[in-house]
Amino acid sequence: MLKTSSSSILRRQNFLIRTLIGSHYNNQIHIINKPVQKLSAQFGSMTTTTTEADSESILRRITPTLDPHRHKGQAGKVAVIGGCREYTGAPYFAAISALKIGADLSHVFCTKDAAPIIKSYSPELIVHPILKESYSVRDEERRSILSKVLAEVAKWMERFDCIVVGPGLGRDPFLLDCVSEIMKLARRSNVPIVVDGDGLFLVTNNLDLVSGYHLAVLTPNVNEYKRLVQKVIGTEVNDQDAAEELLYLARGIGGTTVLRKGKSDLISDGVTVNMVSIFGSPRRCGGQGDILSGSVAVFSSWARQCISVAESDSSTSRVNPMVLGCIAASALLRKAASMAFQDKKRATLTTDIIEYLGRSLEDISPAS
Ligand SMILES: NC(=O)C1=CN([C@@H]2O[C@H](COP(=O)(O)OP(=O)(O)OC[C@H]3O[C@@H](n4cnc5c(N)ncnc54)[C@H](OP(=O)(O)O)[C@@H]3O)[C@@H](O)[C@H]2O)[C@@H](O)CC1
Ligand SMILES: Nc1ncnc2c1ncn2[C@@H]1O[C@H](COP(=O)(O)OP(=O)(O)OP(=O)(O)O)[C@@H](O)[C@H]1O
Ligand SMILES: [Mg+2]
Repeated sequence: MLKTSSSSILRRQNFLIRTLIGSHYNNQIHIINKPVQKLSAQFGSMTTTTTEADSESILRRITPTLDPHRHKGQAGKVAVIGGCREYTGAPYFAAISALKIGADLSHVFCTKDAAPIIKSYSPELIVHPILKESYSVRDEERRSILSKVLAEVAKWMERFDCIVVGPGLGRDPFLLDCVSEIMKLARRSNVPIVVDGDGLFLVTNNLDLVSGYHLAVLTPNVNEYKRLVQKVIGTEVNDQDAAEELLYLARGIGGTTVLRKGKSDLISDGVTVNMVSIFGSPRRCGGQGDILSGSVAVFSSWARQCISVAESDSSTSRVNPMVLGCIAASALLRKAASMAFQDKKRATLTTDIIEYLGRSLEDISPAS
């Protein structure tokens, strides 16, 4: 809950957001006005509008001021569900990025093997070694282990502002069964879910996990997007009509927000399509998507906080905080990647980009 003492600041931020979103929506530019043959034949025709988001303004307005009256936790508590024998970097990148942007607490729920490694990367992260892969579970133990995993996560779930499912999760069937139950629990608890990496593999094969859930965001890369389009729309990806295709995809999943990563990031919740194409980095080192998923978790939580202060005001009801969170996260990552590249050139790595998250945010929304 937000403290009364900080609500005047939040009301002011909310006013600014309403002003911004008003102009943001009024300035939509029609870039697509002819429906794709195949999609329109299947789903009916529609005119798609897309906007280059005023991402820095959105970012500035949803980032909370550093108010001395706020207590630990109010700037965000997030959890990453991911980390297995193969991948320990991805959950670390997502969880540490959330902290570097400004969240107060960042948890990681991972397998027993991955936990000591992730802890050794950073003492800031709260690491729960509770997940298990099939190789370490006997058939007769499955049911009891699944209940134990769920009970452990349930102790924490309602405290989280957002969970990120998938960075470095792997694709072990038993582990994915446990994660499906964790996602159902999050949904029952109204906790937002950002789905990335192997979480998208899980969701693409079980769309009901997110379908119609307005607090979910999917962040597919090229491959993950291709699989989603094939599953939901039943076509191959058509880059000529990218905005319209994304709109159909988001509608096909019942209004879940989708952030399609690429040269430009495209974001849709089935109502609008926004684009973030500010210059980033030409380096395509692995892990940048993981930074993005942790960032979306923080910024969408902040956007929800701002909007909830004046939720009785009907003019805010059409503003989707998950979309705002995606726009802000995409802009910040791109700016940080650009700064890191200026410094490190070909040697730029994901850890370098993470080091620039703070300076990148400071340039847009100074701490004081
Ligand atoms: N340090 C860590 O721990 C990291 C761990 N990570 C974790 O790894 C897990 C799997 O995620 P992912 O991204 O590797 O899986 P996916 O998207 O299936 O790609 C697989 C293959 O597809 C190809 N390919 C890629 N891009 C392409 C393109 N544009 N166009 C065409 N092809 C393209 C390329 O294949 P190649 O070029 O080798 O043939 C690529 O190798 C997931 O849990 C994630 O979180 C990562 O976050 C990174 C940092
Ligand atoms: N061709 C590109 N040019 C500029 N930026 C890009 C390009 N492709 C991706 N990006 C940016 O890099 C970020 C990560 O996208 P990417 O497609 O690398 O995700 P990913 O494959 O999931 O990454 P990860 O290695 O973490 O799994 C996105 O925010 C996107 O804006
Ligand atoms: Mg990825």
